[in-house]
Amino acid sequence: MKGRVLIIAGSDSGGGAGIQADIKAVSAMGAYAATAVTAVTVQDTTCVHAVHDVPPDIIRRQIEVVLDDIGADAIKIGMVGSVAAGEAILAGLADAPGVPVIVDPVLVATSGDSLGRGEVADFLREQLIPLASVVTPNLPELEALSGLKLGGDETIKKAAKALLDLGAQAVLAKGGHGDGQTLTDLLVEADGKAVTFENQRIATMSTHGTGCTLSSALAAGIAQDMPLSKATGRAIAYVHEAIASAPGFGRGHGPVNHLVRSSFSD
Ligand SMILES: Nc1ncnc2c1ncn2[C@@H]1O[C@H](COP(=O)(O)OP(=O)(O)OP(=O)(O)O)[C@@H](O)[C@H]1O
Ligand SMILES: Cc1ncc(CO)c(N)n1
Repeated sequence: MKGRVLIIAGSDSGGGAGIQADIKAVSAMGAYAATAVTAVTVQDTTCVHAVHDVPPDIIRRQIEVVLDDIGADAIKIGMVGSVAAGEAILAGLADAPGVPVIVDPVLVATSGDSLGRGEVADFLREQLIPLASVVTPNLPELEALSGLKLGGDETIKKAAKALLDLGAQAVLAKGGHGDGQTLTDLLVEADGKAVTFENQRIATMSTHGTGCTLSSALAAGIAQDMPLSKATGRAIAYVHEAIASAPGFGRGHGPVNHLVRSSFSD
């Protein structure tokens, strides 16, 4: 096992997204997963039924004790949930100077339900994205965070650049919500480097938690000292295979197969 990832995110009772997806993805990459739970969602493949926020001091203390005892080679942030939770996370990050932070700016679940109110988007933009080594928005999140209307490759690049201008070192704009048969994920770095990753769209309902899975697999690669584009390529290939072999559970957007193949962890 190589690489320690501290995951700061919400729990998904359905097991396909959130902390549960994060732990499975990090483990599938051969890294170690520790967690700080920000919220407990009552969720299945159809919708988010309820959200229970974890008290901010408990979020802060989970981060503190994990960093103090186990340590972390990368920190992945998923569902923040509230500004108070965001402030607890920010305080916790002060204990981990120099540790790469991967921010998945979770605002809406695959089912369309909100996982962060408007002020959470402002908090992400103003406080967490500036600290990020990589931000991994989907297209609606990129639009909300950049304030730019997206309408094609050039506007996606421009919006990604707007997040770099906030201070993020890299942006991975995920293309799952795009049109067409080919899905394009775009990685842009602050030094101007840009790489695109293209995949055929799989005709499936099993895309619950694909974003969480991708950002956690990416965080694992970064924790394992992989170069950013290599870690991104492995994470995207992993998610693609995990979607392709999804078990088809649930009545809505079903989970992917996180344990699709053991060689990802080699
Ligand atoms: N139907 C699909 N076929 C193949 N790849 C897909 C499909 N849907 C999403 N992906 C891939 O999954 C990854 C996650 O992208 P997506 O834009 O769906 O994230 P997301 O909206 O944050 O996910 P979620 O909110 O469901 O967790 C990307 O690499 C994307 O290209
Ligand atoms: C707890 C949680 N975090 C993130 C997502 C985004 O997929 C979700 N559905 N649930």
